[in-house]
Amino acid sequence: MRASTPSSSSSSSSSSSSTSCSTSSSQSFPFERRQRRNTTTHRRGLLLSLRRREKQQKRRQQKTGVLDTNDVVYNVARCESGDDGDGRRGRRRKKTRSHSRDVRTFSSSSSSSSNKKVVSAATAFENATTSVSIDWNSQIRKAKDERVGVLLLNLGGPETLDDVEPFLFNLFADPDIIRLPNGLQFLQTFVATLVSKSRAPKSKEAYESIGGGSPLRRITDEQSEALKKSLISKGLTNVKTYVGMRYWKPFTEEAIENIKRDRITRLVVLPLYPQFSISTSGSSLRLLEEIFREDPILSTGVLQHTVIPSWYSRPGYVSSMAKLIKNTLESEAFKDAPDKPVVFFSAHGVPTSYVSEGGDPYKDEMEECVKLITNELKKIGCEGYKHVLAYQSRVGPVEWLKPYTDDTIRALGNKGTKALCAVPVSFVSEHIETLEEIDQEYRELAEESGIEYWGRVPALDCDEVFIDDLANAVVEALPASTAAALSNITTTTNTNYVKNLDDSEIVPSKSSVEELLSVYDNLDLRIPTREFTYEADDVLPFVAVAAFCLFLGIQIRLGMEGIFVPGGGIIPSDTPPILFQ
Ligand SMILES: C=CC1=C(C)c2cc3[nH]c(cc4nc(cc5[nH]c(cc1n2)c(C)c5CCC(=O)O)C(CCC(=O)O)=C4C)c(C)c3C=C
Ligand SMILES: [Fe+2]
Repeated sequence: MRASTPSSSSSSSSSSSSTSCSTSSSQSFPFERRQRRNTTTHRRGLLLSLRRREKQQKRRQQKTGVLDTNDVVYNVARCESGDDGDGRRGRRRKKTRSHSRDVRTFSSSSSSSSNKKVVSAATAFENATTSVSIDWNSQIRKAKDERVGVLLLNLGGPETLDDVEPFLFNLFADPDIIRLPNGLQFLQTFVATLVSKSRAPKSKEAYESIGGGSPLRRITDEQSEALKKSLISKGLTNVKTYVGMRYWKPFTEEAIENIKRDRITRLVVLPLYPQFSISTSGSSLRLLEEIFREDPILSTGVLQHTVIPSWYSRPGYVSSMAKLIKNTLESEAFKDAPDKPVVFFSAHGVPTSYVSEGGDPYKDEMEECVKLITNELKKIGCEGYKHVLAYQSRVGPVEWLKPYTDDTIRALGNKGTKALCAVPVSFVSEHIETLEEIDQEYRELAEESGIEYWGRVPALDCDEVFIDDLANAVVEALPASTAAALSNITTTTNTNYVKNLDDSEIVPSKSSVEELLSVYDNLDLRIPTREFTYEADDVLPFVAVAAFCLFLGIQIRLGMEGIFVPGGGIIPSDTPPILFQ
């Protein structure tokens, strides 16, 4: 069941009715089904390469059927981080772009079929048709003979102020973050350079105000260590955990090299975002798929792996969040407040088009997540609180999910709200958007809006119950069982998810993540011409300058007439091309 959208930025809805809880959702990610592709050397006709792809795929499937994973020699000499020295990731960036194009060739590009796919992608997480039981203890027994790895995926953050600009470059160079219209994708690097340069001063100031860098790496490392300890305590003694960041160090490529070095045979991939979004888990999984496809060893399918695409409804997450909220509501901060504080869930926003056109389940998952937490709050005795969900951190010239956090704070203040308890809900570590945006910017805005009592719920970080339940999710998702479970899938039952023994649901649609991303790829998303946020001027001038420079560059290369050159003037048409004297 889906939660309803908060109707306006000024509304603060009361807690909603209870909803069914789908426990951890994990999925076998079909990396093996694609051929490793060298994007720079293979420039064959589409049909030819597709046929080749199919043949190679068949050959590989036959081969993988007899491969003993323990005999595989891992190639650890090559480091494929794609780091250009200062942390910018040029090589991988190029591949990501061509991969996006490549995926698109597999799907229809007509808008009607694309729309149908949007619908199916939006419901993809609900449409798996299977019902299989998994024995939790046998998971541990089976995994005893394996080398188990858990790969924690996260966004990454600059550790020093010098890291800020290259970090932003990596972020904006990702087509899952800034999607240029079809035909203009070749400008991605250029746009990323310009946008990162223009945003860097503002971002640096923010990072400076929280101590000169992001705490994300430290906290993620601590979570990784805590998860390992918890898994070991559950009997999974042969386990290692790895951290792979999307836009900063340690990059995902490094994590994969370490996984190969350690000869891991069973891997659980766990994005550290509770709710799935194309822009976060989706982007990291897309990169991972690309690494697997291009790696000579991993592309053979030798490393069994499972992905847990989202886990916002895990009991440990929900109860830990509710417990932290309760602690804050009952803390000193609100001791003298005249009314009960409004519980203000502030989620990271995404552009509206991700959801309405790209089929991103993020908004649905977020609303459902808030329902689960508010229901849990009632269960632990926090009755009678109003709550609201709003979206923060918008960037660039497009419309983002509404209501916006800043508008909502103002509206609550105008309506006479005196106490507000901010709950960061899309991320499980302290980071710039909790420590700077919420603690500083929104707190100040709340004060200006007449809100006198303010509290902020801490991020989960290494909360014991939370980490312990993440460990349960990992055990449930261990690839050995998933392989068995998926082989039992039937298309006739009406049960939505693979069932765990306690009847909780654990495995969503076999190809839902892949399907979702390909639907998103298939969309011809355009820079909107209608509504712009106040930050429109951040990006548009750069797109215009980029287009102009490109046009100029092409003219210069082609020696066309009528070009501007340094020193001024227009080269007359009969002058041979001059390349910057
Ligand atoms: C421009 C588009 C962006 C989208 C879409 C987006 C989605 C998104 N991000 C997070 C979590 C994090 N974002 C972080 C930093 C960050 N994100 C963007 C832009 C988008 N995010 C920018 C420009 C930055 C840099 C910081 C800044 O200049 O504002 C981080 C890292 C924080 C840190 O401490 O370093 C996280 C974490 C989520 C959950 C999300 C969508 C659901
Ligand atoms: Fe972000």
